Amino acid sequence: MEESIETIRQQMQSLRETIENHNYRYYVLDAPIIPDAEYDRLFRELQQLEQRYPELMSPDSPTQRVGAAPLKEFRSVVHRTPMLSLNNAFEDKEVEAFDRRIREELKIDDVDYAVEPKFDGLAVGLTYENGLLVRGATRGDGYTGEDITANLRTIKSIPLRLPVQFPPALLEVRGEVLILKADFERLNLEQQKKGEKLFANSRNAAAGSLRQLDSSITARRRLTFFAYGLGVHEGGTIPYKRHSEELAYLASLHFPVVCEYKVVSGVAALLAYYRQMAASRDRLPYDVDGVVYKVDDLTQQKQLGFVSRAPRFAIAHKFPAQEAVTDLLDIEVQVGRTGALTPVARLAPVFVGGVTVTNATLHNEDEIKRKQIRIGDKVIVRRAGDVIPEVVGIVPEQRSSHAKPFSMPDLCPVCGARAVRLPGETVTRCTGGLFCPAQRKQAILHFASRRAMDIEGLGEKLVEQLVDQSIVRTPADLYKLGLAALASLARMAEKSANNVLQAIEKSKNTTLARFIYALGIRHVGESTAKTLAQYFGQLDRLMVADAGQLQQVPDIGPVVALSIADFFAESHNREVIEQLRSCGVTWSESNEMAVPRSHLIQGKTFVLTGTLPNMARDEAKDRIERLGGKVTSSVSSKTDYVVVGTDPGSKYDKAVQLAVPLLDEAGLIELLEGRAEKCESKDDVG
Ligand SMILES: NC(=O)c1ccc[n+]([C@@H]2O[C@H](COP(=O)([O-])OP(=O)(O)OC[C@H]3O[C@@H](n4cnc5c(N)ncnc54)[C@H](O)[C@@H]3O)[C@@H](O)[C@H]2O)c1
Ligand SMILES: [Zn+2]
Repeated sequence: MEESIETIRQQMQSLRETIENHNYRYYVLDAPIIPDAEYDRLFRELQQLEQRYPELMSPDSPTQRVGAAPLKEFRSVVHRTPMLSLNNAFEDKEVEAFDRRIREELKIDDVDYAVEPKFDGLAVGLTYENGLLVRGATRGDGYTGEDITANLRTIKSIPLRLPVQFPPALLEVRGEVLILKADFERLNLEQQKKGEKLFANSRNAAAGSLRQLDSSITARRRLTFFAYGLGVHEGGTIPYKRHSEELAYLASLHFPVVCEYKVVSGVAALLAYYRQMAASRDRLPYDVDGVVYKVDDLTQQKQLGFVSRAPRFAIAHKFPAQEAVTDLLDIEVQVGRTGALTPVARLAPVFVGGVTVTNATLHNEDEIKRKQIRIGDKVIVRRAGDVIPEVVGIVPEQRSSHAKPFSMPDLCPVCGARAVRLPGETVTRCTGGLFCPAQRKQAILHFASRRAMDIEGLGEKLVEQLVDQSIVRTPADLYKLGLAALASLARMAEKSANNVLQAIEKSKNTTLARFIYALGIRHVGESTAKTLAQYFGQLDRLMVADAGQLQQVPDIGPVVALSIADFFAESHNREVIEQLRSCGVTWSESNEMAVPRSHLIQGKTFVLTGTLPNMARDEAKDRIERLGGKVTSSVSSKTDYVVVGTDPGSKYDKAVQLAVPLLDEAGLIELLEGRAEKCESKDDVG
């Protein structure tokens, strides 16, 4: 017995230290490392132990205190009346108990409650003397806060002077400073661009922005303020007897007050408000982590009073946590309909956002690197609203020595084709587009679509059935379909099955551009397909072109070139194309082939004179040089072209004199894009 009490004492001590450490990170550094739900769990565990073993209670326990002491860097402000915290309810029955206690204490049957959203920001007190804002402070430890007057003055929705002729001698307004969801997203984007630390959530972003020693930083962050109460009111008549009237009074003084508050009575109404707010939570412009119920009558509030760190007349009913901690058991790679490889976290089951979650997205390789995630880590999982659960980060303190780094596979885990990540893209993709089972439905639908092979009647439902029953695996299988198979499978009328077969038959006669587009090569849309068809004239030439040769094609940059080369490098894709041809898919080809862009420009000398209508001189120079041309400043007999804009100088006269060919902007663009002339196909391409 003796020993077990000792173990419990140690357990409580260790809990207190852990909680204090999290308090420090949350309240002082504005940078927590665990989700609120995890913190709340630890806090409750300690509270329960303290209730069971009151003899082990300690007056310096975090359960007896509010927040954390103010930072020395700020001047401190002593609050005239303390700024307390709120007790929490997580379950309906805790709300029922709250209401019961209040009715018993007040000895009445019906209590009016003001109900309002619980903002996830930080509390501040604003002191007005004779109507003038003289001081603004954080909550701090509830008794002493930090003087952040200069910072609070930068928040535009906070009145600097009360808009009334006879303001009270002293008024202390309490409310929450927060950052709207949209502003939070923007702030984190900017932080990311600047390579600075990202904020874990909007509360920390608001707190971190407000508790700056340099108020010009605060001024640059878009902070918002909502008033929800009064601390002190001296002088003049006091025009309210209820909390809800207090809110109306604050609004009349031009303080922002939420419109979502109301007055209700009875537990059922409290819970109904809770459900209604929970349902609209994702649509609100600010983050809320619950709702607050407050006894509306101020005399009754006084009668109920306070315990250690929170009032008795109010309670916060918290929403289900949207973040929780769990174990990352493994990382699996899934292949989507478009061939994108997505790393997915396999998790130890965890209750978050109202459901049990066992899988969460890790987005892509870069995100895993940025968040330093390893297999075996303790991870923070977030599930907000209907959004797919995601892993937002790790708990670095809890990394085990067995944690394994992850790397993206080189091959598609579904079909074994090469998986590549194009320059400038974050997503790794399977290159086996025509063959990969994961991409089948998408590939076949695209193949049959109107602007591709134009197979009428081959819609989503039919493709779904054909693929699910393994009748069609690749587009080539479409041309092997028989009437019996089609009619039986879809329970289709023979007539419509016949129509589909006819449409398939008809599609055999196509154009090279349509066929290229139908292959569904990433980055090859209809117009690129046309350009490729025109340029190469024959499919075989396109299929063997390497990325360098592809870049000679007008409008084709390095990324698109790589994507095309990767696609045709995949032998499974080539096999399917072969099958399609042997099934009778044909188009007319041309022996002509366009001149590679560089052949028109490479080694040629250009002189620019005058102003071109659209292209800046630097741009023209740059584009010529990228294709191997030279731009010089004076015209001689060695000059190949003089590009003439408006108000040309003496270079123009010289060109005319030496009979150097002249180009206008349009002519230059034709050269640059390789459209200037056609010649017989050369063997060096292909
Ligand atoms: N993740 C961590 O490491 C960590 C550490 C410490 C605290 N926390 C979080 O902070 C909470 C405790 O913080 P707390 O003591 O500030 O309590 P709290 O935030 O749960 O409740 C009190 C506060 O609610 C705010 N509030 C919002 N809307 C209000 C309204 N309409 N009326 C009145 N007050 C309103 C006020 O700022 C008030 O001070 C914990 O539950 C936990 O979620 C997290
Ligand atoms: Zn694949």
